[in-house]
Amino acid sequence: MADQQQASSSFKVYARWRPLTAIESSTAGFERNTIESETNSSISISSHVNTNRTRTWKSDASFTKVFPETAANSDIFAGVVAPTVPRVMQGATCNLFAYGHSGSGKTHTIIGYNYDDSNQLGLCLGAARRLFEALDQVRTQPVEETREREDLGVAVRLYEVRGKHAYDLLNNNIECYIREGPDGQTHVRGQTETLEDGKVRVRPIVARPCWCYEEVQEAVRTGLKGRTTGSSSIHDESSRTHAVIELEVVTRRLMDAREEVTARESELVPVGKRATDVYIEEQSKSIIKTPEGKYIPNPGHPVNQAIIDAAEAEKAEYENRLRMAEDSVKACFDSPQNACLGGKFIFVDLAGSEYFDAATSTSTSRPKQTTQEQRQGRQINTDLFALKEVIRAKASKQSRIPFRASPLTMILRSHFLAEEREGQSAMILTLSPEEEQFVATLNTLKYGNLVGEAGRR
Ligand SMILES: Nc1ncnc2c1ncn2[C@@H]1O[C@H](COP(=O)(O)OP(=O)(O)OP(=O)(O)O)[C@@H](O)[C@H]1O
Repeated sequence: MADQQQASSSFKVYARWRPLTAIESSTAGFERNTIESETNSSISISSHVNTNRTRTWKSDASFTKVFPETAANSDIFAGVVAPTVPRVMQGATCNLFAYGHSGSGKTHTIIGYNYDDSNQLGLCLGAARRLFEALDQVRTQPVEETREREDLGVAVRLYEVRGKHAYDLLNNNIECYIREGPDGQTHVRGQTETLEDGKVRVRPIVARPCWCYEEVQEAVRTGLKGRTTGSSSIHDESSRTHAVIELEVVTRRLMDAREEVTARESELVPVGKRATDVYIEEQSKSIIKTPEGKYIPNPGHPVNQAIIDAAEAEKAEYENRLRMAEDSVKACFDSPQNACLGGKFIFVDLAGSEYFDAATSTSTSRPKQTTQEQRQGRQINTDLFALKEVIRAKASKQSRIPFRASPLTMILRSHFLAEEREGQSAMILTLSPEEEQFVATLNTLKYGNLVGEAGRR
């Protein structure tokens, strides 16, 4: 029965209490209880600090599991991520969000601060390590005689979403534009570069191929050095952006084929532009304005259709080259031995939700925020609201999902849609038991409660 209920749940919500930090541990934190039912758990919290009466709140049975403050990252990995590895090894997409207020433990959970202690490894690195173990098993399977054994690895994309842009942490933090293309897909691309040979390249977010776990660790470690930090309402070093870490199962052949697509696109841009320019030039030369202000065909310069056709033919040839490169990418997925190809983990370390309730908090240690940081805080809240709405709309099977409501949800669109094919999405609420943060924790729980309820529809 429990399994049936959980299987029908499209979006799982977990909760994780963090321990009180050394500075906070002079108090016991507010009262908190987990009530386990047959299928899910609910949480109740109560506090009497800063109010004349005890304030109590109890959630619905919305949480798939509640992890106590004694749980290590390895426990969270075993309960949340490990069960989804087989899905990713079948080519599915699994999304995992960490949601909570600033300082509640999102970065600790998703990325981790200690890369050397395997119990404290963040979930994304734990997932990478487990993926390589699974890939090792695939490597030992026999292959058809006619096929070569392919190099299997994990491509890492690492970027942060700040305001209306993404910043590629594996490509010198370059600013990338988030746009919806004519194909209805979201494209995240860097600025246009003009290469020496006149080709024009617009790079997508860099996917760094890694052929062993240590290379993933190095990529994440290096990329995160460029992450933006600032002064949040809770602590100084908190992240002010959403960090997205994608791990995709790839082969060398797939990576080469994708590079080829980028190269063919670069060639096509100037050729396509030339064809358009030739057409416009011919059309404009072929029409003249009379003294009466009328436009008539220019008898001295009829449209030179041959020039237009030649430019169009050249464009068609380059379009064909691009199509062939795209077909090579598709062909990589054809091998039955590569069922794992394209399987993805998407980890999102959301920026602090900044639900700071000045009316009920007496915090005096709060660092002062600059105007820019306050503006960032508002944008973060907009993103988080949009994300909640997408999760609700998706879980309740609405026909229109409001992906366009924020840059964050635009970026996540393809991952949410891919997740519908045998994948899984989940959220971990990170919760602080500290009295001062009661209202912030309450708001996180209310949000998770809504999402958890919607996810069970
Ligand atoms: N479960 C935990 N066990 C031990 N320490 C933790 C845990 N969760 C968080 N911490 C510690 O609490 C502090 C704040 O955590 P963290 O930086 O992960 O918060 P955050 O939610 O990512 O904040 P922000 O959104 O502002 O970046 C860190 O020093 C972290 O090591």
